Amino acid sequence: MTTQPVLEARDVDVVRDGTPILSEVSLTVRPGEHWALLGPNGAGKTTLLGLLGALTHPTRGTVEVLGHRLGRVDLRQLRSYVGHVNPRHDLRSALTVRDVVLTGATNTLERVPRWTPAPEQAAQADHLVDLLGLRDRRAARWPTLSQGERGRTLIARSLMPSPRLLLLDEPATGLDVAGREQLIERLDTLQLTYPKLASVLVTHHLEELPPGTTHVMLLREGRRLASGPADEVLTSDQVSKCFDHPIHLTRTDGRWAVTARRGARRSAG
Ligand SMILES: Nc1ncnc2c1ncn2[C@@H]1O[C@H](COP(=O)(O)OP(=O)(O)OP(=O)(O)O)[C@@H](O)[C@H]1O
Repeated sequence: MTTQPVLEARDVDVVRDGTPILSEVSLTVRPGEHWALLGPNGAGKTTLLGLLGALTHPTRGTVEVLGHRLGRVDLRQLRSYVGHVNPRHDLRSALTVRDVVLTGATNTLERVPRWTPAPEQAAQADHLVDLLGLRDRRAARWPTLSQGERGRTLIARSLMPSPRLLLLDEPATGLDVAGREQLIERLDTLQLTYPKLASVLVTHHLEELPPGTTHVMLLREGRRLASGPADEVLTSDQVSKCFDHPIHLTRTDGRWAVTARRGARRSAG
């Protein structure tokens, strides 16, 4: 018996202003799988994530999110079941870390006036603050947070409604090495704490992939170059093709690292 997919995109095309942005992309994500969408700038990663998060419709093809076909359901309602972490979170007020996490329960940017969390929601917010390593910063205010603390706060926020799917758009952007490593450690803890949670993470950097990444899709110019189990897809040859640059890829202690194959392009040419 196979488990019901959390996400299923079939032969998806996205065309914007007459320009093809995604072409014939298919992807199936099952519970407990942790996917990475990798590809160079402009490959279509964020566009694909927008479809998976029920933010936009495909031009052609079908997308099913949590068993609901886009185009047949209320996107707004569907979105509330998906944890979508967008680093460009446009919060204006100086909420505390705990309050930002609580806005995940109402799915709003700001705290809803006169709304008080139920005791189990408050307990869940505290649990998530701890899980993301923010216990000492729970009363710190948004404008004073480091980029890394903001990112982890937003992940905690996205988990408030206990989603079955977590979407992460370049969560390590702008982080220093320590911030990136803390993030990766917490993502791994999350995967162990919620074994059925599925996730899709967008990045350009293989160094940012958590060791728990199970599957990878390589995208290039809006097309799927390869997809499947991480160790099968992430080969030096395929990654070189994806980024159009000769790359040597290694994996140590579960983490991936790339070095440019110096001179390879010259000798190939
Ligand atoms: N509304 C639009 N109209 C026209 N072109 C668009 C539109 N939205 C995105 N694009 C183009 O589609 C391509 C894919 O964009 P997308 O943001 O999905 O790529 P990406 O892989 O996430 O890139 P990056 O790594 O730079 O964030 C880009 O060339 C972008 O300029």
